[in-house]
Amino acid sequence: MTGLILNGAIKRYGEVQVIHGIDLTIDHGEFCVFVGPSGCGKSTLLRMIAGLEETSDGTIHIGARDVTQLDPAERGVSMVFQTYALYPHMTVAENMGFGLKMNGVPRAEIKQKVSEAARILKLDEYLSRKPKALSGGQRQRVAIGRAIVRGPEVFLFDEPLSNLDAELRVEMRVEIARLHQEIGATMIYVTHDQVEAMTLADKIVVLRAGRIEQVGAPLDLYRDPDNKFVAGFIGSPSMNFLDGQIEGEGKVAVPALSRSISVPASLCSGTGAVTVGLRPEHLELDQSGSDAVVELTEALGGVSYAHLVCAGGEKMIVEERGDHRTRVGDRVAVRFDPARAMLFDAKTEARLR
Ligand SMILES: Nc1ncnc2c1ncn2[C@@H]1O[C@H](COP(=O)(O)OP(=O)(O)OP(=O)(O)O)[C@@H](O)[C@H]1O
Repeated sequence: MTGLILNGAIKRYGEVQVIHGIDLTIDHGEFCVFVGPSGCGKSTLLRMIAGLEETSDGTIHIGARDVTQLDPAERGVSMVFQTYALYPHMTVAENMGFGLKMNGVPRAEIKQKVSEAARILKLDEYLSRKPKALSGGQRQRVAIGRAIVRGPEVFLFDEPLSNLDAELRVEMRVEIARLHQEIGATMIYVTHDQVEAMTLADKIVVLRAGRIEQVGAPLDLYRDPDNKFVAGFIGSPSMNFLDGQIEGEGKVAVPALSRSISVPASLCSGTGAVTVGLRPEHLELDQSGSDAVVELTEALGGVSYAHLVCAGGEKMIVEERGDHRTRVGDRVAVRFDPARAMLFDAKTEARLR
């Protein structure tokens, strides 16, 4: 069994601490995705697991082994980078087998491993080509093949698709999902891309400023975020947030929409400030109202996004069907089922449950 356990993992660069004691368990065979805003420490954490960055404190176990002090080559991991870093003068087969050759693996065994990886990645017919004669997606496949031939217990991916164009990204995302199904190894994947995170992950780890905000299955994080940060980070376009005032048990005034909403009595009582979270896909527009003015529309075909400005200047995004009739300048009412609203403590940002 080759899951991972991080225990109090800390990273310091001199005086500056960037990873603040991460406790995390990743199960054997799990596809785990690290997400979070730029600079939150996703790559650093991945590189600590790879052994490319020293862990300043805490431990990292891969399977039963404490690998915290081990060199990258001794950890049983293979990393795939954003830049494929292929050798231009070598063929696909030579690129894929190079690491094994350096380790003195017999030629016949290299050949067998390379052809098995080429089969999995559908690279069979390209084995004698040089990288310059390959598309971006094919090059990234070679880079993944180079990781596969080493037979690692854990695959680490650092934004592997971010250099590819939109169409290839989709293709490669499906390939990576298929690869995970076929070889069943533990995979840890860093990305900025919501769709990659939501579709590939068994488990998403949301990071913020070197700390874990929440860990969970993609849809659990979407449906049941612990706090405003996770609610705003998971889901695209982001959740709308409006100021609210508790007006006694189960009642919240939402000044931006000039109305009060009823929520389960257990969520709030007394008085106090809250943040009301509304997902764009849970809102509807009604042309006969004056909650807000449409300042921009984005038509994507199947769906459209209407960007609104409320009377007090608050901004909102509403998802509509592609065949909507909303136009810039329309005065609209925003309708929603209050049961869909999420409430967050205005100060601590914790979800009120
Ligand atoms: N060698 C270093 N010395 C000092 N600080 C560093 C060093 N490397 C990274 N950092 C800092 O550590 C933090 C985490 O960086 P990291 O690259 O892991 O973030 P990230 O979440 O992967 O960001 P991005 O999504 O932009 O790639 C950042 O604040 C960064 O400035």
